[in-house]
Amino acid sequence: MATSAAPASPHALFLPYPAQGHVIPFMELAHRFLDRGFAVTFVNTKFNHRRVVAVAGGATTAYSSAGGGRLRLVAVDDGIDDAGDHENLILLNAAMQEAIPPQLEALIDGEDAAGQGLGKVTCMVVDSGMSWALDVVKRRGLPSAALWPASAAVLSVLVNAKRLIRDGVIDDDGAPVNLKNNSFNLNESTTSMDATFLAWNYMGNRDAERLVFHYLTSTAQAAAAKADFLLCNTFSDIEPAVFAGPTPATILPIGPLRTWQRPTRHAPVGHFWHPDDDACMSFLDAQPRGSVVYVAFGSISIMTAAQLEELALGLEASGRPFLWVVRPEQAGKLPAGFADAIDGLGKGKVVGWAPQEQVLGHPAVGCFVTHCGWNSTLEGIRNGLPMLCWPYFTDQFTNQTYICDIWRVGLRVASAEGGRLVMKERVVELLDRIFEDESAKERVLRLKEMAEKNMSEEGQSLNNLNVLMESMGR
Ligand SMILES: O=c1ccn([C@@H]2O[C@H](COP(=O)(O)OP(=O)(O)O[C@H]3O[C@H](CO)[C@@H](O)[C@H](O)[C@H]3O)[C@@H](O)[C@H]2O)c(=O)[nH]1
Repeated sequence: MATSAAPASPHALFLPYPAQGHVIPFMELAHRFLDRGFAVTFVNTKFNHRRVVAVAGGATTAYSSAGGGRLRLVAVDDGIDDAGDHENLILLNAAMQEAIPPQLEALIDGEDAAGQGLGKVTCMVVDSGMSWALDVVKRRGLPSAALWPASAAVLSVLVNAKRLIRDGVIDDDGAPVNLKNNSFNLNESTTSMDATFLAWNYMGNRDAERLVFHYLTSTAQAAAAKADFLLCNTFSDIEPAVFAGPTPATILPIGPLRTWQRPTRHAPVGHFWHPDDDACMSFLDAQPRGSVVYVAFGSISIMTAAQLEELALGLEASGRPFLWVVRPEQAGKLPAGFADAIDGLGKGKVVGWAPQEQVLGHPAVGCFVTHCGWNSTLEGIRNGLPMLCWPYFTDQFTNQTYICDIWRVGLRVASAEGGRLVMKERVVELLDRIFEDESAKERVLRLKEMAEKNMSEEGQSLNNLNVLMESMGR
């Protein structure tokens, strides 16, 4: 008598760009798939895999969810020697395109996953910035999605860059040549966009800007052409210029993806540094409601010792309690003895890495000083916090425009006259202004409600996520 085998679970392979601001939202999306019963193979470069596994407590297979999904963390070689610079993105982009596709083929075709009870890979979610990997899945006829983890506005600019060149807005290398009132239109029917939406132009170095322009536009355009779904971690209400126009983009908004809060606590999977939970939470528990300034500049921003010193003095002089993330490699630039002295007074806390989403959700936090990475921007909104913006590069300047001029839920730290060195007096003044700005607070709470609605049962983003997962196998 023939026995019918149980249908194998769908198995998604996730490939994020090797940067913290990409791995975190990819891991969150992976958890959505796991909750729905998918098996997930999550691919990091060896350099990042080692860090992620160390923070996750050493496990490479983990996770139990209501849906019974299983997560497997695997590493691929990024094409750079072990001793080389794995954080030089220009080198990395070139090396990865050569080195990674054959390793993906082996992961898809090999028996390793089957041996671990995960079954063959049945679909793939790749970073839009690594869309060259889509050829591997296309050759096998598997469904695929590309995820862009920043704003839909920047993605639509990248996808339509050829039109901007044709219309003489930018030159062949992305440099602006014809902006009207420092703004431009994607086409005749769209709302005008501020120059900061040409995000690649904020690197501080024309050669790097040219390289980033070509990399981002070519990968985004290939993602739009090759993937079955072009996903964006956003929601349509905050980006009406992209989604409400007469020709809405084919971008599928599936956000805001949460980056931390889970029903059960377990070691964070996907973080490159270990969050200092106890220090952060016990400090926040001891502070009055809405009083704390949370300061964090993401995973890449670099500040000079002079900037850190003025910020340190400004935070201290503000008299407000503060929780400040200074990544370990930056900590040596703080004024000598500052962290210990402030800790001793009980007014401030400096940590190497925080459980950011939990921190932002704590009732003691009243304001977020941010570099405006897209994940941080969404996390600030989702937790209803007014923001002080201190961008470092690329789309962080776009997001600052969204925060300060379009949504009007924050203030710029650097003055319009320019100059990166912000003096302590300005830090104090801006903190006073943002804490007193009730209308900014009301506006950000309205955005928070919209974010929640989008991820609720009847929400557009959640609905899009469900359509995506159904099309990919469940
Ligand atoms: O102490 C910390 C600090 C940060 N985070 C998390 O780290 C992520 C940081 O992401 P993001 O705010 O986007 O900043 P970057 O790490 O700088 O992200 C890169 O990727 C983003 C998405 O493409 C871009 O918008 C940024 O410009 C780019 O620098 C967020 O989820 C934070 O919650 C923590 O968990 N703990």
